[in-house]
Amino acid sequence: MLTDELTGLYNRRHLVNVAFAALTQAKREKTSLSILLLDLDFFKRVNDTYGHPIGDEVLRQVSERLRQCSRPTDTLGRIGGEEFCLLMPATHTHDALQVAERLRREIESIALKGLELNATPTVSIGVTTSNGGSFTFDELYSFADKALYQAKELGRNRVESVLPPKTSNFDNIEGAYTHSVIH
Ligand SMILES: Nc1nc2c(ncn2[C@@H]2O[C@H](COP(=O)(O)OP(=O)(O)OP(=O)(O)O)[C@@H](O)[C@H]2O)c(=O)[nH]1
Repeated sequence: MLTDELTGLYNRRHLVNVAFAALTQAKREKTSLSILLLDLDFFKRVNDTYGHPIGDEVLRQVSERLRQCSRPTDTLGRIGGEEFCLLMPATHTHDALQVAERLRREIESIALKGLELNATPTVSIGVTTSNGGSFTFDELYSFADKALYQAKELGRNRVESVLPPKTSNFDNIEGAYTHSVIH
């Protein structure tokens, strides 16, 4: 089973497999691989206010929108309840940040079909990039997750990035380079 039942996106297990293959290729070809972690903001409120079935429908429509906006060469998965991951092979941070910002805008302006919510959903996004594939997926995930945490802390509905240090001696995430997108 490669896909998530609710949304039809790839599931976590498949996404991790694709990430391993993409990192191996990035290392061999000395290219960049960017990762976006996307998490819906205040999603608990949607469930609490409208009920779980409506929450499910929001997840379906947001997933479909993200899928429509992703390139065929990228891999989009639902990796947790309201968390998504986009793997972008051969993509530098600059371009990944632009994609993240575009996705953020798409979701904040989404017209949900058949649903009348008092606010449109928004998404916070964490971005990271492996240059030359020198980090494992778990290490990269932790950088993207740190960036996502910053995006939440700084007010949500925004994009943040945390880049790995230049060395492949990964031992301290605090040494990472952080970046904010101002909008
Ligand atoms: N409807 C629905 N809700 C889900 C699903 N998976 C997780 N959730 C809900 O997603 C919500 C996540 O809540 P939190 O982790 O508190 O995060 P949040 O409310 O989005 O707040 P922030 O992430 O901090 O902005 C919980 O209410 C979960 O029950 C699902 O498959 N369907």
